[in-house]
Amino acid sequence: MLIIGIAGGTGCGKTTVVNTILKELPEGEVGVISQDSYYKDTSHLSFEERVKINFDHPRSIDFELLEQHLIELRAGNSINQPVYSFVKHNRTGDVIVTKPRKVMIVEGILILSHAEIRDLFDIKIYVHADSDERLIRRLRRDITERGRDINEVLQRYQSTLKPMHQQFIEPMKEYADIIIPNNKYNTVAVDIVKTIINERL
Ligand SMILES: Nc1ncnc2c1ncn2[C@@H]1O[C@H](COP(=O)(O)OP(=O)(O)O)[C@@H](O)[C@H]1O
Ligand SMILES: Nc1ccn([C@@H]2O[C@H](COP(=O)(O)O)[C@@H](O)[C@H]2O)c(=O)n1
Repeated sequence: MLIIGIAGGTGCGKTTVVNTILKELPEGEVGVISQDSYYKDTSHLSFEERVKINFDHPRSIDFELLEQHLIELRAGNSINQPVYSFVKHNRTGDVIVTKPRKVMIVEGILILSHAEIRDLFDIKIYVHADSDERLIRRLRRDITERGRDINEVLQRYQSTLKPMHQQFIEPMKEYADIIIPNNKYNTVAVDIVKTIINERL
């Protein structure tokens, strides 16, 4: 199994890169794990308390479960990937049964910040887009897809997202084998990653 980690700040285009890669590869050969599925269960908190969580700090992620799931997949076993709701700020209680594939892609803002998980990746990719570009994309996406308004996105950006990005995400570029510049759609870089995956398949 080839495990590829794709990191980068919110809105840099990780999900879009992953979907572009998947589109042209044989169905069933590549599996995807999203770090977002591993936000900690916060059912013990009220909605008002959950809204206040710093979702850009590593402690908001259940890295133990993510690591355990990657080890299971590598051993050839299926896992139950939790489903997360950005509207409820919590896990939904549903799971996606995720089977081991020849190539597994793990994507998320903080996946390179955890040493044990980082060591599980055969290839580490960092997707870069400038912070103003990422903020514009995030505003559009969170308002249309994640049930947010402009004040929520800007308030979160200033209070937690930007400082956490500078502290925990941007420095992880150091560990990347490949950095994809993604201020514009970067078809060349995505094609290179697809070629690497195709070779393995
Ligand atoms: N290269 C790009 N140029 C313009 N918009 C992009 C680009 N890549 C992604 N987007 C858009 O930006 C938003 C955030 O992208 P997404 O892939 O969800 O980022 P991430 O998963 O890194 O948070 C989406 O609405 C997506 O369509
Ligand atoms: N309940 C939540 C959980 C997370 N976020 C934000 O999601 C971002 C990470 O996801 P991407 O798809 O953008 O990589 C992260 O920056 C969190 O702030 C949220 O808004 N609400």
